[in-house]
Formats: sequence, structure tokens, C-alpha cells
Amino acid sequence: MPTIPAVEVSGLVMRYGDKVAVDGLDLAVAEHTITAVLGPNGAGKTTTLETCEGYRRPQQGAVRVLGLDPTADQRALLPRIGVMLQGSGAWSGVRAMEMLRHIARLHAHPLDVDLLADRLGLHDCGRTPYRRLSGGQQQRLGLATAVVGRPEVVFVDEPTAGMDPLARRTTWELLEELRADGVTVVLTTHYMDEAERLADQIHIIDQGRMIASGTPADLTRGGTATIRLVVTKPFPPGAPASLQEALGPQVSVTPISDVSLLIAGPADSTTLATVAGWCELQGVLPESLNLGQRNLEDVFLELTGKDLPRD
Ligand SMILES: Nc1ncnc2c1ncn2[C@@H]1O[C@H](COP(=O)(O)OP(=O)(O)OP(=O)(O)O)[C@@H](O)[C@H]1O
Repeated sequence: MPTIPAVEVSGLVMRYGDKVAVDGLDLAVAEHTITAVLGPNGAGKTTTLETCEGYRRPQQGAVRVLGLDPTADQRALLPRIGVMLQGSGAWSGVRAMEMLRHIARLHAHPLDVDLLADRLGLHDCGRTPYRRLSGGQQQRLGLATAVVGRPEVVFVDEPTAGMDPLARRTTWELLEELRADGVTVVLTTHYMDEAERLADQIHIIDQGRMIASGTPADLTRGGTATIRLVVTKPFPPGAPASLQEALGPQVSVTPISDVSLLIAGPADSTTLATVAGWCELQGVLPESLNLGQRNLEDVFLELTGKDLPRD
């Protein structure tokens, strides 16, 4: 018998006034996997997650989590899902460990709170009121609150934003262990290394629509080689168009910033010679010229035309 997806979004449309935030989105998440939802700022990721979590009712289309409707079946679903709490007024004066213990008590079979707190380095700030926690500490506490109830599905919105490298690594390991224990994880992230390391499936959305889906390998496979050109001072006006003209239609030139460009296409000696000659003509000095197969960051850039949002 075919298994139902852990999360299924069909034809979801969500608006804020006239603004269409989610525009007919379809998305299915298989059980026991980690799925990453990527997209530029404002793509509709958080709105989609909040609809799956039952905070918002679909305006059009449908959402099912573990086969249930997140708003109509909220009582049945809530004990089975984990959501990373973001800072809210209600918790502002509550101490970190009190908050975690309180949330653990709401669940029938919570994880060992002290072990989890040790794991995520929360004991050091256990007596600190929520509003006084650093951004990274709030993130770690939010993650602990999401997983303490042994959920079947965990939704985490930018789980490692603002975390130091050690906390990021611990978070990745925790999410991987959850998957190994049969939990389904849905996360949003702006970090391509995070998506590449963790995700079984990646969905890239832009302007509320799905623009690409697949495994990290599917998304980066084949395609074209890329050259990243970084120069020492800003390009003169019209530089991307003039380089595009010099290189011809086989190659696509995408500006990344005022000092960097992505050149996708056959990265052969002709292309390299043309780029070098163009730099000389424009009077710009290359700082670096990196040649390689495209990675997830290049795919994101090619598909969305936008560089990665930086925290
Ligand atoms: N409460 C709200 N009221 C009005 N507009 C909103 C509201 N929440 C989100 N939006 C708008 O809806 C669109 C989608 O926002 P959403 O937060 O879902 O995107 P996102 O992909 O999570 O973005 P980010 O990566 O910046 O967190 C954006 O244009 C945003 O400005």
C-alpha cells in the first residue's frame, strides 16, 4: 500500500491584502526524510510553513500533515508535530529552562530535558529570561522546544540563523539523528551548505511558486560549468550586458554584486580568453576567476536571478 506523504501542500494560495505570498504551491514531503525549502527573501517559505503548522488557514488549496488538516484537526495534530518557537511576548520573562520544562510537560513522552539541554548547550543560560537570550541562544532553545515532545514531523524555519559554527554543527547532527529515528524534518534555510549536507529533497520557491525540486545531486547535476569573476573595484555601468555581448548567446552572464559576476556556459579557453580581454578593455582588474562545476548556490542564482540572502 503506498504511504501517504508526511506533508502535502496542494494548490496553496495565500495573500496578505493584495500581495500574493504563495501562488498555487504544490509540495509533498516523504516520511522519515529531511526536506529543505529554499528561496529568496519574501518567496513565501515562512507563510507556507505557518500554514502547515496550523497558524494560518489555506485561502485556496489544501494542506495535510500526517493526513490531517492542520487547522480543523489541530488538537489531534499538535502533539504529533514540533514547531520551532520564535520569540514572542508571552515568553519574554520566562527563564530558558523553565520554558523548556513547561513545554516538555505538555507532552506525553518527552525527551529527557536535561540531556537535551546539555546537548544544545542550554544549561549555561538556563536561568536567563527569554528576552535576554542572545539570538543564537533563542534559536537553540527554539529547536529544543520543537523536538522535546518527540514529534513525528518537525518544522524548523531557518534553524541555524545566528548560531555560531559549533551550535550549527550540533543542530545538523541533531536533525540527522531525528531523521535516523524516523522523524520527518521540514526546514527553510538560506545556507546552501546546510541544504546540501542535510536535505534528501530540496524545493526552491520564488514569488510563491515552485521553480525547482530534487535531490541536491539532481539539482546540481549536468548543467553548465561556471566561472565566478570577482574584480577589485565596482564594474563600470552596463558591464554585464557588454560582457554578455562579447561572450555571445552560448554563455549567460548574471550579476551577483557590483564586483562579481557569474558566467555559466562552456568554460573553455575561448570563454576565458574573452573574459580576460574584456577585463582589460574595461580597465577592471580581476581579483579572482574561479572555474568549477555549478553548486547549489549557482543553481539558486541561475533560477531566481538573486544572490543568496545574507543574515
Ligand atoms: N503578516 C504579513 N502581512 C503582510 N505581508 C506579509 C506578511 N507576512 C509576509 N508577508 C509578505 O508575504 C511575502 C512572503 O513572505 P514570507 O515571510 O512567507 O517569505 P519568506 O520566503 O519566508 O521570506 P524570508 O526569507 O525573508 O524569511 C513577502 O512579500 C512578505 O513581505
